[in-house]
Amino acid sequence: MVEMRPLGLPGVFEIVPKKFGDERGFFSETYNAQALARHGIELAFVQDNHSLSAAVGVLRGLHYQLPPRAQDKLVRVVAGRILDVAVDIRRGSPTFAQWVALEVSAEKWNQILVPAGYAHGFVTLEPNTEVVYKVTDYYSPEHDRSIRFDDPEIGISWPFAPDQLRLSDKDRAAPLLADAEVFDFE
Ligand SMILES: Cc1cn([C@H]2C[C@H](O)[C@@H](COP(=O)(O)OP(=O)(O)O[C@H]3O[C@@H](C)C(=O)[C@@H](O)[C@H]3O)O2)c(=O)[nH]c1=O
Repeated sequence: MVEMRPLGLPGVFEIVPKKFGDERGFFSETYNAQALARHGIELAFVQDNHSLSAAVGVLRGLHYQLPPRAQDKLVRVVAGRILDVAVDIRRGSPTFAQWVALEVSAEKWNQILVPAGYAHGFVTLEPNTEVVYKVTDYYSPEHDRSIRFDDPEIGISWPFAPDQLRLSDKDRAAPLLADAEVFDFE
């Protein structure tokens, strides 16, 4: 059993799996292909990723893999809290360069589905935040791309001032959307 909520850009959803609490703790199906198929979402996940960000304000993104190694991502948080962002980077899409953000947390036990064709990023809102996500293609460094988190064409409202953010060198050096190789809208 899952609850699905569209987030305002095509194919981007909040998903909330049912959580059964009892005196021992809880039980939850965090992924069920049949339950998603009932909502019209059929994806073949092949890799699970897990990252720990120690500090508040760690920003990872905006990332994507180009076709033919594009990835749909199903993202959840097992400890702490993030603001997760998806940006439509399908050139020719009516919502090209638009973004949506969702707070995803261990407490809310929610997930965000970020489809292929979107750039993805998040910033941590609590220390020791652990993000776990499923992807539909394998990591491919040759297809891996970043776009600047603060590209004014996209205009994401991150909840921190730039000097409070911690980014990898790769993400600091990322190109603007206008200079990036992106997806074609089909
Ligand atoms: C993403 C990835 C990285 N790695 C390696 C490469 C590198 O040495 C190390 C850290 O990689 P990165 O700096 O790219 O990790 P990170 O910045 O956490 O990258 C991730 O960010 C979020 C926002 C996403 O959407 C993911 O798809 C992914 O791009 O892990 C893998 O082995 N497999 C993978 O799937």
